[in-house]
Amino acid sequence: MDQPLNSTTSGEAPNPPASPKAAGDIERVTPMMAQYIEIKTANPGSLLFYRMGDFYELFLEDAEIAARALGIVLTKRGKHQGEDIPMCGVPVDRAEEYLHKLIAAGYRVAVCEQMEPPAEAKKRGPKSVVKRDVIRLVTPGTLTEDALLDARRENVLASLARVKGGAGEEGDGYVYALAFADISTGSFRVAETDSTRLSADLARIEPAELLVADAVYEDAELRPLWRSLPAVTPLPKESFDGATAGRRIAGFFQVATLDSFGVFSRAELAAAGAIVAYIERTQLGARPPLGRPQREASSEAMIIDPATRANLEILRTTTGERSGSLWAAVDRTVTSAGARLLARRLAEPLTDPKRIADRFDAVECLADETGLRAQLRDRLAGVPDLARALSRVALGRAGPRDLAAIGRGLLEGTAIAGLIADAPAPAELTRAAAALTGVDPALAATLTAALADELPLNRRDGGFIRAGYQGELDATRALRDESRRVVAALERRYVEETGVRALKIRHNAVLGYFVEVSQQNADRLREPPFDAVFMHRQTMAGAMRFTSTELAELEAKISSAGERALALEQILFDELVGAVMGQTEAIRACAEALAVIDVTAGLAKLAVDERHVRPEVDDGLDFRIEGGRHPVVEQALRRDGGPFVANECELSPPEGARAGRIWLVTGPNMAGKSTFLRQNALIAILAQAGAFVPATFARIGVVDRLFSRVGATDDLARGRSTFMVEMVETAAILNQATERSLVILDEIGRGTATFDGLSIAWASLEHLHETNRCRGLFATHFHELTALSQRLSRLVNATVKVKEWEGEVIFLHEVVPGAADRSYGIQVAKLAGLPHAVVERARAVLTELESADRAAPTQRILDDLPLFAALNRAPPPAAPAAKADPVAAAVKDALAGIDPDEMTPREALEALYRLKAAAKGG
Ligand SMILES: Nc1ncnc2c1ncn2[C@@H]1O[C@H](COP(=O)(O)OP(=O)(O)OP(=O)(O)O)[C@@H](O)[C@H]1O
Repeated sequence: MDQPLNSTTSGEAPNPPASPKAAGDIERVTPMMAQYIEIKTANPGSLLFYRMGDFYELFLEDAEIAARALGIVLTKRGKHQGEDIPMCGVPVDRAEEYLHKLIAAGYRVAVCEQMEPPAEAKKRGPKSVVKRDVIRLVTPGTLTEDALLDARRENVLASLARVKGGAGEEGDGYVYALAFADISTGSFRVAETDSTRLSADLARIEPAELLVADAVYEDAELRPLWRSLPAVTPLPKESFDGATAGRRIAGFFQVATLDSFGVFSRAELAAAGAIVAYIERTQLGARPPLGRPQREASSEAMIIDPATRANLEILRTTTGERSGSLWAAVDRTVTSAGARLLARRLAEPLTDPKRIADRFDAVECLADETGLRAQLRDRLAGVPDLARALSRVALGRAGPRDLAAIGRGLLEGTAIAGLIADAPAPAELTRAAAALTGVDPALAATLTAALADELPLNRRDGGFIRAGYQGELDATRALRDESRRVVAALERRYVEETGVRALKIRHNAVLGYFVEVSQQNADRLREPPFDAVFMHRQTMAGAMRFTSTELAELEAKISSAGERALALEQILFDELVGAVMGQTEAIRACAEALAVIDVTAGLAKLAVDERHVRPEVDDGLDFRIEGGRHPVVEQALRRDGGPFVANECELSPPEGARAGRIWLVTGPNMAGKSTFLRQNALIAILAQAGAFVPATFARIGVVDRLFSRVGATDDLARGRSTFMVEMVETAAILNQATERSLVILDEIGRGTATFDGLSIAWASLEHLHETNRCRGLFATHFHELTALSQRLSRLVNATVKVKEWEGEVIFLHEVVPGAADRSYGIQVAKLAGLPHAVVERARAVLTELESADRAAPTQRILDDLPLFAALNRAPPPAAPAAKADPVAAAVKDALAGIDPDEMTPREALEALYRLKAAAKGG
């Protein structure tokens, strides 16, 4: 009974192994099993990690699921209702590793701890069970442990609220809002959205877990969306109750009202309220250091739909790896927080030229200031992951190393602020430097003074407080470690005081510590004043044993010193945690500032190393790139020793026009069309993310939406063929692109019969030019389309140059004005290793085909079909001009009788011969 979270519905607990039995049954089971079942029942839908000594045990169906998912041995333990109880267990010290596997496999886990020492339970009677309780629900969106997280990726918990209202033309009559938080770092944001851009927003946020109300979860329209997410958790509608959300959020942040948080819409409140409620539920009272929810305007970020993100391989390649993505190619950060912030910036490029310019100023400063950059990066490299350490401290999951990390981070932060203060830095950097000094320096000093150099992983191990930090702890430890020395000192004192030189302090298991003297000397100890000090315990042959109050106290101290030292350390740990918690906000700000500086310094280094330039980004509609390169392909080629050929791209509105150009790029296979298309989209993303770009010059009027339809994929999960996916994506572009958008279309219409494809490409191009009026790049092998530039004023033909030499094709990768005459497909096929016979046969067929009048379709584009008529006026005129030409009519008739999908290759070839004959008028 596997239950990825996706299939969970709140109505039916999906994973109720050991579901509650009737009360009568519970009476017959062992007390421990009864406790297990009670706790299990209270936590439906989760696997229960039931703590027993050094193991977390799983029972019954949980055990079967976990054993399968984790590849661990399934055993048996006792009987339940006459049947063996399946059991498996994971050692506590390796629990994180197993949790990680289970969460990754789509399960959630309730962690149940022993709430008292077993000795305590025994006091209640021999049969009583240790008190246990669930202390945490582990779900994909609420992880905080380093072992469970990818250091360089955010781990986002998102919630989607939907409320009636919003009569948006394109929408579905609902207003949507997304709230999203990373518990492991404390970021918390909310934004309104609508049904048309919901999937783009989710793709941008990339939640590890999305919370939705039951009714929304069940909505058939939205179901396909859930399938694209790793985990969706439906919740009862009360979790999204707008009326109580405000109070809930205020309660979480311990404020009386939300007035100081800014104004939120009803949907935004509901979404944020659901996040808060879920955190409270899964963390069972512990409160992560979430920042106050920041409201985002919907126009703040460039909109990039999921298909475009995937096509452009922004954060990961189409196969899901980071390596090979834009992010990996431009990431020169030295901290994981920096890498996460860079990913966030690339995922949501800005649209406000002022904010973009602020980022450029900062990058430019550090690109110029080589020395400062090197010093900053040096310091940053030693900065630990402050935000994640802070989160664990707040949730009571921290170890001494987390506290030390905070201390070290704050110290480095101060040093970094000092470096920036000494330089003339632009606003973005001075703002960050100011945040770095917002934490009381005493905190870092205390942490450094309190924590030892070598630290254990867990606070329970003790030994993490530095010697000399606290007198009482030092003394206690001295007792523990130096008991011998302390005893020897007392022995020396007793010798001196009594004058009995043979007096010894000894130890045995029965008496503990005792004073021993010979029979001869015993009397001395039994006389005043010593009889008041020494008490007789035992007489031996030739020796007498005494004890003293002092020795008894010392004994007690020594035997409990170890425990006391540990207890004192726990108190000190809690004090340090308290001191950290007192400055949560300031520490979070410091962590963010460090990430900003890391990203800025990293981008500056990238700019210098890779010769990237500062683009001009403004409110205009220009898109002019000179010497543009593809950041990923360029780096890959360099590794292989090849040069990358830089190319220009000019989509700015022509003189006097109020909309940008579209370039129609034709050229042979393998010439570099896709690379060229993508590189310009990536340059737009980099520029608006605030990075310099791989070009010699770039001027970009902010792009509001970026669309890219590159390459073919099918979506079998949604029952869509490759061609269907292509058409769905093309439809989205034609419906949504604006004058500010940048549209990249690669080989639209190739997945169907040639003429169908050509017609679709042709009509799409017209629509983009006339209706969307966007800037665009349109690559095609339909060379006929190049004729359209004579009719469409802002359509420009460009081609990728190749040289032909002794029948071979040499790729120059140079994009130049003009149109390609052919695709060199056969040469490329030959390069790819198609059998010689096939290549030769293809050549022969091609020669035949090309002897037909290739101008015919082009001519039709120019002469026969009235351009745009179909756009503005339907139905089309009754008698198209083409009817006048009997040859064209014959061809058309012959074509009408052809169904390419139903033909064998041979029939297709014969049909082509017939067509050719018809075209010749025969
Ligand atoms: N500007 C360039 N400089 C150097 N090499 C390039 C350049 N552009 C592309 N290449 C190389 O050419 C290969 C093919 O490029 P690309 O996939 O863009 O061609 P294409 O024209 O889109 O091909 P097809 O029409 O077959 O899809 C790339 O993998 C890359 O190695």
